[in-house]
Amino acid sequence: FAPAARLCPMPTPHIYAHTHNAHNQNEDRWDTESESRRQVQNFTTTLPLPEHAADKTIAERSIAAMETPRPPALDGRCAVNLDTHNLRWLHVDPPVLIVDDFLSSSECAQLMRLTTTDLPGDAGRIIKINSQTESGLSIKQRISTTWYVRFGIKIVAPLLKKVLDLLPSINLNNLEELQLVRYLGQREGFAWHLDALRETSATLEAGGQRVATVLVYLTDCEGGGGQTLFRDLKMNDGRRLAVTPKLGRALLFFPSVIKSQTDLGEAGDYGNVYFDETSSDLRTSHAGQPPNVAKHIAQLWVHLSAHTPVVFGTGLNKHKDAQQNIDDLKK
Ligand SMILES: O=C(O)CCC(=O)C(=O)O
Ligand SMILES: [Fe+2]
Repeated sequence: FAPAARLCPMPTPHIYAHTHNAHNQNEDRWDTESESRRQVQNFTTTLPLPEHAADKTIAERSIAAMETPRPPALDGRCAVNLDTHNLRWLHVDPPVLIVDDFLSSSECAQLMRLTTTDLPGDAGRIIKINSQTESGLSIKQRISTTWYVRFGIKIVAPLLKKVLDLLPSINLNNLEELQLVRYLGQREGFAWHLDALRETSATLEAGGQRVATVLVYLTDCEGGGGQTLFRDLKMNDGRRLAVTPKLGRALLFFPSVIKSQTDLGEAGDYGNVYFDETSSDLRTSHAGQPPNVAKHIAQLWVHLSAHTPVVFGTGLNKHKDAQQNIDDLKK
């Protein structure tokens, strides 16, 4: 990618903010079982109806795009290695792909271990936060626990390597800090949202806009629930696109579109070139359905250009710390 030279105004999607230590206070309010049932009901009934439910052309265009070697729907996105083993299209325009067995069960188990107390020697500091953005009586945004993991931890190297193999046009520097997310029970989930950043957050330091989202389910989500739902996208059978958690399965989609524009202007004029104009792909609104028991995911956002990791403090979590571990895997 060229550097994000100009970041343009775009529709303002939701981003979530992490509210520290808010979780326990709210736990108290949810003590009774009926209260927690009500939370779940609210969560489901406040989901807006699909906006494009009647748009048959989406399905038709998806099928047409699927038949070409390089689906036009991938234009303006970061490149995807379409030869990746087990890669499957769930939706073409906008592209939603899954890769089963992206991570092995031992790789998933090792990542899960980072969310328990006995950390490996090279783990250093892992930041655990209660990522709760809740308002009023219903889950309006996200209720979960998030662990931020440093790039230099050996355990994350297989995941990083596989993401780089899947997305050949990016490099390590494009990645935002790795997050491990746990939703515990039916009171935790993530309501409809867009992953793209607000214009004010898509700064040069941040690496500009988020151009790809990679989620890996770390367990089978025993007990059911916990699907990743796409509000406005349909499966072939007409039902809403829902991705079921499966151990090792990766989900890939693109929360924004990149448009480079050249405006030649009038004769005698210099004209204008706009680089890397991004906008949220509003069709990718999605949600994390509450699991019946527990759901664990690893989550990586890919930026348009080099992202400066800030969660651990400036300079305390460097992309290049992962490089040696990744190179070791190739030996
Ligand atoms: O939990 C899920 O299935 C979705 C998570 C998600 O959308 C996110 O972290 O941005
Ligand atoms: Fe998301």
